[in-house]
Amino acid sequence: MANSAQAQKLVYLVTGGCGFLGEHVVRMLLQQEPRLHELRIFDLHLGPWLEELKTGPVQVTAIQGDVTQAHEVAAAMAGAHVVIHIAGLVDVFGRASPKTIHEVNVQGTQNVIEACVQTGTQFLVYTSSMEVVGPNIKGHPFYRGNEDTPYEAAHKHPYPRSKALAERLVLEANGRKVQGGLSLVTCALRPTGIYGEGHQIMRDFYHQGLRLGGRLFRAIPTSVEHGRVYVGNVAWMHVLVARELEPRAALMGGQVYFCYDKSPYKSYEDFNMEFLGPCGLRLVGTRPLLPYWLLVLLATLNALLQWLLRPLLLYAPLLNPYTLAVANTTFTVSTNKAQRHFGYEPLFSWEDSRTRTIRWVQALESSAR
Ligand SMILES: NC(=O)c1ccc[n+]([C@@H]2O[C@H](COP(=O)([O-])OP(=O)(O)OC[C@H]3O[C@@H](n4cnc5c(N)ncnc54)[C@H](O)[C@@H]3O)[C@@H](O)[C@H]2O)c1
Ligand SMILES: CC(C)CCC[C@@H](C)[C@H]1CC[C@H]2[C@@H]3[C@H](O)C=C4C[C@@H](O)CC[C@]4(C)[C@H]3CC[C@]12C
Repeated sequence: MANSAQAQKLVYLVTGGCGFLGEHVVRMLLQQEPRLHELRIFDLHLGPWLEELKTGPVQVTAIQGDVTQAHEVAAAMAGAHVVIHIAGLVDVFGRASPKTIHEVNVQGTQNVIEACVQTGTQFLVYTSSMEVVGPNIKGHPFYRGNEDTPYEAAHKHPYPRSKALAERLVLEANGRKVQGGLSLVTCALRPTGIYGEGHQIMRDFYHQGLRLGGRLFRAIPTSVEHGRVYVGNVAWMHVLVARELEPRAALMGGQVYFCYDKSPYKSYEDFNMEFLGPCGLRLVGTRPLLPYWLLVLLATLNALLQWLLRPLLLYAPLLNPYTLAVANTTFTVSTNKAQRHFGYEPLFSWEDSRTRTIRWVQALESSAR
C-alpha cells in the first residue's frame, strides 16, 4: 500500500476462503472494505456460492489450490497487498493423521510466509486459535483471561500443537524483509469457539437432538465456562486488522489478539441451547447425567475403537478424551486489547448474533423436513 493511488486499488488474498469462517470473512470484506479492487479466494475446495459474488464491482478470483504446495501459494499471492491466512485443518476428532495436520497447518503457514517474502506482500493476518494457549493437558482453568494472563500452555494433541507452532512462525516473521525491501507486518487472531451460520458442530448437535426425540443430555457441569464468539464478529476483526496493519504497523506488528464480543459466559452445552432451545430441543438434566469417570471411560473407549477400526473405517465421534477435556475445562476470555490497538467494537450485538444463528438453525430444520 505504498502510495495513495494504489491504496484505492487493493488486492487481498484469503486462504481457506470457502470454509465456515472464511466465507464470512470474504462476504465481510466485500461489504466493508471499499478500497478493495480484487479479492482472491484460495481454497482446496471452492464453493458454488462464489459464482454469485462475481457479478459485483470487486473482481473476485477463485483459486483452487493447496497451501502445502509452496508454488501454488506463491503464484496466487503475486501482486497481493494483504493476505488473510485462514486455511487450516480443524481436526480434534482424529479424522486426519498428525502428519497431515502438521503439513497443512504448519508447513502451509510457512509457505504463506515465504510467499509473502518472495512476492513482496507486506501484510499478513493469521487466524490462530484460543487453543494455542489452552486448555492445557493439565486441565488448568483459564478464567476470563487476556493476552497477558500467565498460563502454562502445554499441548499433546496435534491440532493445538500445530496451531501454536504456526502462530509462532507468523509472529517471528514480523519484520522480515520482503521483495522490494519493505518489512513484513504480521499479526495473529485467536478466536475462542466460533459459532454462527454454517457452524458444522452446531449442525451435528442439532441433528443428534432430533434423532434423540428432541432431547440432548447434559454431560458438562453448568459451572464450566467455555469461551464463544460470533462468526460475524470474528470476520469483522479480520477485516479491521487487515485494514489497520499498515497505519498501525509499529503497534500491531507481531501482536496476538483474542477474538471476543458480548456473547455470554456459559458452559458449552448451555450456550448451544441459546440457539437449539428456540428450535425445539431440550437439554435434559440440571447436572450431568453421567458421572465424569464414566464419560472419561466412554471417551477412552471411543479412542480405542477409532484405533482398532482404522484399517476398516473411519470412526470419529464427537466424544474423545481431548474433546471431553476441552469441553470440561473453563477457558474464557475478557480483554479489550483489540479495542485499544485498532478500535475494534463488535459489529453484531449478542441479540443479533443469537437471532441470526437461531434463524440459520431454523432453516436447517425446514430443509431437513
Ligand atoms: N471453528 C472454530 O471454532 C475455530 C476457532 C478458532 C480458530 N479457528 C481457526 O479458523 C480457521 C478456519 O476454521 P473453520 O472453522 O472455518 O474451518 P473450516 O474447515 O470450515 O475451514 C477451513 C478451510 O480451509 C480449507 N483448507 C483446508 N486444507 C487446505 C489446504 N491444504 N489448502 C487450502 N485450503 C485448505 C478448507 O477447504 C476449508 O475451506 C482455521 O485455521 C482454524 O484453526 C477455528
Ligand atoms: C463432551 C461432549 C458432551 C461435548 C463435546 C463438545 C466438543 C466436540 C466441543 C467442545 C469445545 C469445542 C472446541 C472449542 O469450542 C474450541 C475450538 C478451537 C478451534 O480452534 C477449533 C475447534 C475447537 C477445538 C472446538 C472443537 C469442538 C469442541 C471440542
